[in-house]
Amino acid sequence: MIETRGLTKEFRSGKKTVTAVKDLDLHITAGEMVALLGPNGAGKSTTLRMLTTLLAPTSGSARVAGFDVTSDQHAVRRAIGYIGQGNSAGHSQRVIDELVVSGRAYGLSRAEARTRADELLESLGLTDQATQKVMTLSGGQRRRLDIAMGLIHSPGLLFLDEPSTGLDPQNRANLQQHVVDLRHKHGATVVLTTHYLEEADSLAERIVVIDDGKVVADDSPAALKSRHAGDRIAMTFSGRDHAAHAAQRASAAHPAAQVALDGAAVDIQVAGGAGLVSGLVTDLAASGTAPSTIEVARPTLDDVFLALTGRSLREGRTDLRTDLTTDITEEVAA
Ligand SMILES: Nc1ncnc2c1ncn2[C@@H]1O[C@H](COP(=O)(O)OP(=O)(O)OP(=O)(O)O)[C@@H](O)[C@H]1O
Repeated sequence: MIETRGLTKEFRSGKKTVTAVKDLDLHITAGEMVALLGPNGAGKSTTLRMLTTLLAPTSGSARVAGFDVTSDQHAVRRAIGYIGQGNSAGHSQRVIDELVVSGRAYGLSRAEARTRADELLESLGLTDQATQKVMTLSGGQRRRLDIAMGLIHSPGLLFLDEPSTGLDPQNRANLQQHVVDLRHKHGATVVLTTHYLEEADSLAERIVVIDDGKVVADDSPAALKSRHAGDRIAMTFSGRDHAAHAAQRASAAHPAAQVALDGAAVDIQVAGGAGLVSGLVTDLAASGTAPSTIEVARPTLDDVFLALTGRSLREGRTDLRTDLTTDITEEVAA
């Protein structure tokens, strides 16, 4: 469905050259749900813009839905749906008209466009807004209209660029559910870019981690986590001395673990951490340094990114919630 070879994009301004995407080799088959994940400036949007023919590659090639993105742009555009930021720009149009006009632009007859628009409005929960003007829609409704517009011609391949940005958590969850449902109903291949680790984790079956224009990992969320990051055991103690003692004992007992000491807190990252907790607590209690609190969390995609690059995906971002999935939280008497 998507095949890129050595896909590269450089931006030049004066003497300076920024390589936004470097030698990207990507193979995505029909029906896959793939998330491109990476920090700001990693090259996600540039990749998507090349695949949707909005930007010409500097070198390399890409075929999308069987067509070359450089020599057959028109065919690519007809074959794909693209949901960028704020597609639904005809603010004074009614919702239904916006959709029908968009369908007509893709070559549907008026009747076909109307039928398809009604279907999409229903499946996206927008039937009640059909005759409202676009400008009166809420942010979440407008985003769903963006999705409907991207799907009006039933594309076999859908690109979503940061679909959740700007949505509140409830609308984000609704939108994600719609994307999953639509994909199952229409059997579309979906490629999305996101900053949201939880979105990539819950929606995508395959994550392509991009950093500095290059692919640094490509696998299912579960495989990435089990290969690149262990469980995390976070403990707090009544004082720094106890914490330092506990860090020392944990390192000695589990040489493969990564143990970090921060004041009265100790953070241990180790494969199979959940199974090690009771032994660890027994050992610490016996030596008079029982922890005050313990949390055990499964690894996150951020842990994967950290293990791969030494940096956090969250660096420089303030709008991301922690997405640690706490499996066990125990209060232990000090
Ligand atoms: N039109 C442009 N002119 C010059 N440099 C650009 C242009 N577009 C992108 N870049 C640069 O290319 C690099 C990749 O940008 P890109 O927007 O693809 O990253 P991204 O991963 O989508 O980031 P974000 O998550 O912030 O959207 C960045 O260094 C960016 O500054």
